[in-house]
Amino acid sequence: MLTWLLSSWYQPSSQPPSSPSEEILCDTTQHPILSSLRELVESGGGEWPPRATYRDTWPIELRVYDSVWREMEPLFPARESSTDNAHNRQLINAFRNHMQALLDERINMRNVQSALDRAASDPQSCSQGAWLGIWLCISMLRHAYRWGVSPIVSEAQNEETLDLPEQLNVPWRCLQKHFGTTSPGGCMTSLMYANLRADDRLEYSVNIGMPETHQSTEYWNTKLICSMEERTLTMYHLFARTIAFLDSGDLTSATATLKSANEVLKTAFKHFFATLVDSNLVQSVWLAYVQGYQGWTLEGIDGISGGQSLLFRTLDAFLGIRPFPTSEKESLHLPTQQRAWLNFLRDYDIRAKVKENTSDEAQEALTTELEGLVKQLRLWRMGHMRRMQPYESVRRPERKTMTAGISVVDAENENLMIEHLKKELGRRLAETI
Ligand code: HEM
Repeated sequence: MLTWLLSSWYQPSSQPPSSPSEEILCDTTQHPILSSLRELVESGGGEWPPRATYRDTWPIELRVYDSVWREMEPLFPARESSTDNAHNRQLINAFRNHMQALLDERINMRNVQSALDRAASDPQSCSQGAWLGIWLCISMLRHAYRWGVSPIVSEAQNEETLDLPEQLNVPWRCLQKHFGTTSPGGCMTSLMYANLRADDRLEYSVNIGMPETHQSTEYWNTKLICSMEERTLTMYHLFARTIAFLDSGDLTSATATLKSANEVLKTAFKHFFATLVDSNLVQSVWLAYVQGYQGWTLEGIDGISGGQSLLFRTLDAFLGIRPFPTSEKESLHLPTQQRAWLNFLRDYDIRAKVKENTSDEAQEALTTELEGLVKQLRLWRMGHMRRMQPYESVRRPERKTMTAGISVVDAENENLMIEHLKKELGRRLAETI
């Protein structure tokens, strides 16, 4: 399906694979699950987690969006927030007017349209990495326009609809088509995976000019999400190979492969809890200066949730943890190749297959490993529920209580918000069986 991508950048080499992504691309196992995994890696520009490329690699007519963002970037954050709605309305309008004026002045829509048409029809003119970088840039512009000021304020949360500038809508429609997503706002792939550079810095920030704690919390937030993918890509490969072994009747190799997957997951979860600590993600800073702008909350559509991270969707899909999201809901924020990978795992339904198709002894060994993964996922869900509480209970009077992923809650106080979130997360924990 994505052979055009492969031809533009990937040259098979005689050297041994140097990374988990390359190992997947070099794996010649003939099985549709391996093809699906290869397409996932290709959709990330040849790496998973994705490797976006920035301004200088984009079609020349689109680079002006980067210039507009660079000019708006330092104007978005405010060190102190106000609870005065009229004052906040002025701030939001001034920011939006400024961005609109820059877009009007700098962007030639005819040039943009023709660059986008060229990129869509001729992959040589725009690599997948460049598409990802452009997606990041337009997502940042759209989220900044949507909120007008960071930390976000209730004056903007009260808006239910919003007309965005045409200069941001035209590329957005092409990006939606290219990536297969339907949300008008950004998602984990566009705003987080695409924002971590190869040299381990963020390309764009919503904390320019803010104290070091704000900037490092923003960095660690994205870093943790990306490093969880980095650390579990090998596990995705092991899942795919387990399925291929099962289908070829090699149950011993399938069991050994699942055992290794359990080990990979254990190490990754240790990393999660060692990293999600106040010295990296500062509790007093995270909610207002990092999480806020990632929300969307217009026309009933949400922004980023940790629930969009591919790792947890992969675990739920592989282990058959139900209910599965509807395809309509999943298409909002997950690109085509991520959904295809997940749907393959769901349809395969490994736990049912092992139960129905294997003899007693093999079944026991395979089930032990599968249940080991479920147990780890349950423990992670318990730990995540505890860890999120100090972050979500910070008092921010300028805004209504909200998570970026499940919208404005408008609880009367922070304790009620935490109770609400515990119920939401507790439901998924109870389903993890
Ligand atoms: C400061 C750090 C974090 C906080 C405060 C936090 C908080 C939350 C909250 C409140 C929810 C439920 C509402 C929503 O979806 O927006 C949630 C969901 C979720 N978060 Fe986090 N989160 C954090 C970091 C992460 C990270 C780094 C990951 C993954 C690497 C993650 C993965 C998830 C998942 C998978 C869900 C969906 C619920 C589930 O599957 O159990 N979270 N998070």
